[in-house]
Amino acid sequence: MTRAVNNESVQVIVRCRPISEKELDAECTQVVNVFPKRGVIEVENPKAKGDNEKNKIFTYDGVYDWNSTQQSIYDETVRPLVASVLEGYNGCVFAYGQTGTGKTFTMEGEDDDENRGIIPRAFEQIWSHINRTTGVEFLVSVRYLEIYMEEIRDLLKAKNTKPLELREMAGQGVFVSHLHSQTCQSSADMIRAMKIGNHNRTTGATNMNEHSSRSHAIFQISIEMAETEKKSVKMGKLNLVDLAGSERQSKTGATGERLKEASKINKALSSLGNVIYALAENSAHIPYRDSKLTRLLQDSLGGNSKTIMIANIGPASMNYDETIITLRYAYRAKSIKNQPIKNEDVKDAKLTELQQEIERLRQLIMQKSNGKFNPDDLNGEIDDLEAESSDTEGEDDDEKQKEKKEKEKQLELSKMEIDELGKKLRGLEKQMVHGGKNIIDSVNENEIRLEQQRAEIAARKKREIEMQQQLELEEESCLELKQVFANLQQEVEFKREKLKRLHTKLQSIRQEIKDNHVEYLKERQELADSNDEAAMYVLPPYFSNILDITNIITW
Ligand SMILES: Nc1ncnc2c1ncn2[C@@H]1O[C@H](COP(=O)(O)OP(=O)(O)OP(=O)(O)O)[C@@H](O)[C@H]1O
Repeated sequence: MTRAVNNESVQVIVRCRPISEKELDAECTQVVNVFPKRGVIEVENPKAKGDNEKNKIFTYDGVYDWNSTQQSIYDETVRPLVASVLEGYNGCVFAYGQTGTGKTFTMEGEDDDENRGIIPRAFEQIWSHINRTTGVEFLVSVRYLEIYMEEIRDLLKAKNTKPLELREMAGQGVFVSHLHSQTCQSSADMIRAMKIGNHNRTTGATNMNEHSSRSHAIFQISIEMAETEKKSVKMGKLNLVDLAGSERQSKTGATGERLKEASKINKALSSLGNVIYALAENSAHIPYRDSKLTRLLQDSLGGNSKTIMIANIGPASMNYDETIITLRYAYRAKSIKNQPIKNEDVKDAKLTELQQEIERLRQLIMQKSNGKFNPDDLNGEIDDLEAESSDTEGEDDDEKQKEKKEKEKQLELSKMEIDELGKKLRGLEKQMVHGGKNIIDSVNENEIRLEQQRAEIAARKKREIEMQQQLELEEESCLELKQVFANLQQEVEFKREKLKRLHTKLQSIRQEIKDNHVEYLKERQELADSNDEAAMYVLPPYFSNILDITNIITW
């Protein structure tokens, strides 16, 4: 593995879906405003009493409104990450948000070309790269799992009903043992695997979403790459995560099984929140071990990975509280720092094992074809015996016939053995993909140029947002420096205005803390209602911290 360590923040993107028919029928108003050029989301509080309760403003690496396309989100956020995975980095994209806000729409999307989501678009990018990269051998495999009611299930082998276990090994991190790994030779193979897994995933109808995902799903892609000239193998791993939606029992009206599911979903998401909080606060202890979800995402949050969090929200007034919770979560995740390292010179690469086994089989076939029992020699010997037998009679002839039969048997066995080895060899060779299947013609060249242009536009857009945010930050301090006061009265006036602005800011921070506290009480009540004793008595560090702050500040 290479050693150049880079600290890199988790990239946080917010996407707001269109208002739904149901929300319009319920006469909800639209309370979310999206400012893509500034990376800003503004949410109006429909129940606001005073000014400091009114609008909440959050800033992110990118924001997308209801008109945004699947293509723009992919090109501007995910495409550069997948390109890094193809260079040997680990990458992770995870969609987080309230139930029914578009996580599955964003990750999987729909079948038509325009609405395909991140996962199938990533397949396409990976295979178009492989098909135009000459001189490299690839071994590509996928795994697909879900965490349902805190149990891990294999979505590609649904008949294996036994829950799978998590293991941890030095150098390999946390992984799921006995999870089926399927090698792929094309984008179509990956689509097939995704569809099989989606079919096996646990879904159900809730008040909030007719096709609600009731589990956290992780689609894992591993790409091993070996340049023909070099002996070393690089490996990129991509985790594509569609989390189950957070939800309020009071809103979903869940009872029975649905309630039990909801309580497990909320508990795992609460552990995720605690991990994000601890990382953002640089805590000494990060509670990864509190849930299977956080253990599996350990590398993606605070570890060796380039990570994008997509926070999905809805625009309607009825979901104001949930929207704010998601935005706070997402805001906190921005300060998580990862240390992505290129996985080069991978020691236990499957590709190396495969190449060695292929070479061994080739040698074996060659030996068998040229050795004592080689089919050509045996054929010749049989022909000689045939000729000799026609010249002899009696016992001699019987002897020749016996010998001939023996040789025929050996010939058959030898052919069978070589056939068998050949079949095995072809099976192994098929698992590997030789890059550069597509000749670089004008169509391909255009495609490459188009991709480069998209990448440049995306990078420019990102830079513009960053610059705009920097500008807004600096504006306030510069204003004071630039100001020339004609007299003392003017200076006093200016400073009074500034004090007023700071006071409003302070009020809104106090309000934020108060809201967090109310939120905590609500959530605790819901956990208590769902009879989850463990969750009821263990106070998450995030909330206990809020209580501390609440006690310090006098209202
Ligand atoms: N950006 C969007 N544009 C158009 N329709 C959308 C968009 N986002 C979501 N939808 C629609 O909203 C509905 C709910 O979306 P989806 O099932 O993806 O939500 P979810 O967050 O995955 O929910 P859950 O957590 O319950 O699984 C779907 O009918 C989906 O097609």
